[in-house]
Amino acid sequence: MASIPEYYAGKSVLITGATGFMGKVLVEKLLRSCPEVKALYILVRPKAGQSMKQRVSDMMKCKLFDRVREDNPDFHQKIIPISSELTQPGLSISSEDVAKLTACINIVFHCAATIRFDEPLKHALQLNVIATQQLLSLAQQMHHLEAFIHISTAYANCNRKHIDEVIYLPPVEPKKLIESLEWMDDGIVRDITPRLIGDRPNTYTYTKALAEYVVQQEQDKLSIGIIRPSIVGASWQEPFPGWIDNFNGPSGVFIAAGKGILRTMRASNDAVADLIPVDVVINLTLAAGWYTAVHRPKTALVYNCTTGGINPFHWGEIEHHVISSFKRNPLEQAFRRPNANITSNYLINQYWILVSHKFPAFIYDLFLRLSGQKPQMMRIFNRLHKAISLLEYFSSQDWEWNSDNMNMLMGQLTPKDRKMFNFDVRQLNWPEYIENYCIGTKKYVLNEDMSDIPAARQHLRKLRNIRYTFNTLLVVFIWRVFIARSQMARNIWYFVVSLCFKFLSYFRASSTLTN
Ligand SMILES: CCCCC/C=C\C/C=C\CCCCCCCC(=O)SCCNC(=O)CCNC(=O)[C@H](O)C(C)(C)COP(=O)(O)OP(=O)(O)OC[C@H]1O[C@@H](n2cnc3c(N)ncnc32)[C@H](O)[C@@H]1OP(=O)(O)O
Ligand SMILES: NC(=O)C1=CN([C@@H]2O[C@H](COP(=O)(O)OP(=O)(O)OC[C@H]3O[C@@H](n4cnc5c(N)ncnc54)[C@H](OP(=O)(O)O)[C@@H]3O)[C@@H](O)[C@H]2O)C=CC1
Repeated sequence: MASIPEYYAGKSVLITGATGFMGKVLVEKLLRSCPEVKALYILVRPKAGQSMKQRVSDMMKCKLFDRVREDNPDFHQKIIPISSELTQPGLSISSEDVAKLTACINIVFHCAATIRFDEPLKHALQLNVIATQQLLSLAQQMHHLEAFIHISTAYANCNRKHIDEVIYLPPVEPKKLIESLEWMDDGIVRDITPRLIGDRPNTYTYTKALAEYVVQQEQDKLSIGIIRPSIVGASWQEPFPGWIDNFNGPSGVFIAAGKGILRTMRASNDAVADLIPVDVVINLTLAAGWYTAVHRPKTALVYNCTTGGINPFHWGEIEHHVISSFKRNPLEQAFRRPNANITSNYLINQYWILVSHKFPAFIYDLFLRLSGQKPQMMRIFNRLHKAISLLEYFSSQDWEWNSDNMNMLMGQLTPKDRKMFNFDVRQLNWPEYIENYCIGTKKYVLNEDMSDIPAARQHLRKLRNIRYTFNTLLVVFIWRVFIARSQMARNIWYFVVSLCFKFLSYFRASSTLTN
């Protein structure tokens, strides 16, 4: 049987979402580990005033591609951008491009989606479900298609506690929902969204569940694999440890904690933090593509791509390692020293929000106003609170995922492929991973230089001294107020002072005797 690189040799691959976090890692890994791949067709839209070509050219300059660039400076020749806006009819792919794709594509990886938790239902449905449906129709026209791999999420069925590698019946028949929402205006859809999503926390998990069902409907016509990653984090090993390029999921939380902004968050210390490194997800995805094409399973195979059941790590442990890592490798210009606490208690969290978020923000904004600058800290905290309120659902409970198919797939690989496309998370050393993750946020998300670490440490020392001074002044101030108002406080104060004096006299006398 062909190894994974042998299978991909000479193949034409279609990738959606290639400009996104996971898509980029997929493109890089394919080019690096399967250098004989024929071509990667990527569906890209123009965005933010940039043409499709400019976006792809910028993407290829990204540091992520350094290793590929070293191996093959002409790697860009294998990337063929196709203009496509997935929310438009026919994915807005030109008829010439459709003809090109249907004639040559051998395998499709569908990564594109909106992953925003606050996405209006209509838009989430349009992109995550209707676009998936349209891509499946296109796939059916492809003359040489061997596998269709759909990237879902382990949280598509987060309304269940135990999640098997099966596709559960959707909460509603997607076709009916699409038809009904078509005639409703945005206001009505917004009003009925909570009723529709029911016991799911957001439109993202809801539409991803519908998309799985839509994909499964085509299993008689296509060979399908569905990958369900949990919380995708920075890379573990490839192309280098700690690569990350966005604020999604835990990355934004880590950065906010590293900057000393986030000091409290609702999360359960003992709940499993089901983080999965992006390179693990991509290795599994490529292996699943190979397996689907070679074995052509009769029904869609689902791969839960998670760590909790195999090598569990908990939010309490994450908190500890994130904070100690940012103390060793501080971020530049921290607002306060990194020191965050997670709690599952609502009231305790509210208390710390008041004391550790709102109060310092108020003081800082006051200082900015008094010095003629624009206040900004309250605004930052309001945005932070909105973001973490959307994440708390995932950090306050845990789930159990069955990962039999992931284990089965590992067993099918040759020892060489198992090493080259490593998704064995038993080998993951969490403290080391978290350290590299935090350094990755500093280097690749915030573009901070590692050579500035001594200055950042000096800044943290300055912040610590400010805190000591502030606390001392506060205690003295409170005490002075008490002393002025209460005879009892004065008596205690004299008692403590005389005790200290006696202790000092005794100490001096005994040291004179011993000399
Ligand atoms: C130290 C203590 C650690 C303890 C850890 C405890 C808990 C861990 C926390 C989280 C774990 C749960 C993760 C669950 C993931 C489930 C897995 C999935 O299936 S899908 C992928 C996850 N999807 C997301 O994470 C998307 C979530 N984001 C959103 O929905 C939106 O971005 C938003 C949070 C609602 C914010 O929307 P808004 O319109 O206000 O802003 P923008 O998105 O336009 O962004 C503006 C600006 O802000 C930056 N940004 C975005 N998010 C964050 C953030 N969390 N922190 C800081 N900054 C953030 C963004 O990049 C933009 O920047 P710029 O203007 O420069 O481009
Ligand atoms: N990140 C995570 O923690 C997890 C992600 N997943 C799944 O993995 C997949 C990839 O996620 P991730 O890489 O993190 O997401 P990103 O948001 O980083 O990337 C999304 C991609 O989809 C593309 N896209 C979005 N809208 C359109 C559109 N209208 N037309 C064309 N392309 C569009 C984006 O293109 P553009 O650059 O033009 O915006 C981008 O390339 C998704 O299916 C997601 O559900 C699953 C579990 C966890």
